Amino acid sequence: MQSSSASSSYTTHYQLRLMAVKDLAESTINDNTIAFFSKSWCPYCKAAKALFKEKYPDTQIKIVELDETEGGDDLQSYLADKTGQRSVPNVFINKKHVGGNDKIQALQKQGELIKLINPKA
Ligand SMILES: N[C@@H](CCC(=O)N[C@@H](CS)C(=O)NCC(=O)O)C(=O)O
Repeated sequence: MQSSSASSSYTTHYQLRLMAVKDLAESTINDNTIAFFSKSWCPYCKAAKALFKEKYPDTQIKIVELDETEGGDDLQSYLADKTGQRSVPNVFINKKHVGGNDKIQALQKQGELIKLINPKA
């Protein structure tokens, strides 16, 4: 809570942390074909990981285990604000937010997942 109405020109540790979280999330999304935000114990994450491994073994994927990453809770909150989705897995393909395991499995069944992974095919 600020004690005066004038806004401070100082950048707080809290603001710096949020900036770092945003940078990490956005660079993960922008620099990888599949950006897969996960938790190591999550069964839905395991199911979606298995699908990508089985069906798209040659597609580059970056998996971030939020429960094993410093600031993982903040990352999860950032993703929730950005996408409206708080649950994991939270998957982006070619920078586009796709969703969780249910969505990934459904897109695969419909033959639509390949189009997101390889739009030129
Ligand atoms: N319908 C979702 C279910 C995902 C889900 O329930 N994930 C759990 C972990 S297994 C979750 O995110 N819980 C909240 C949390 O861990 O913060 C999907 O298909 O991805």
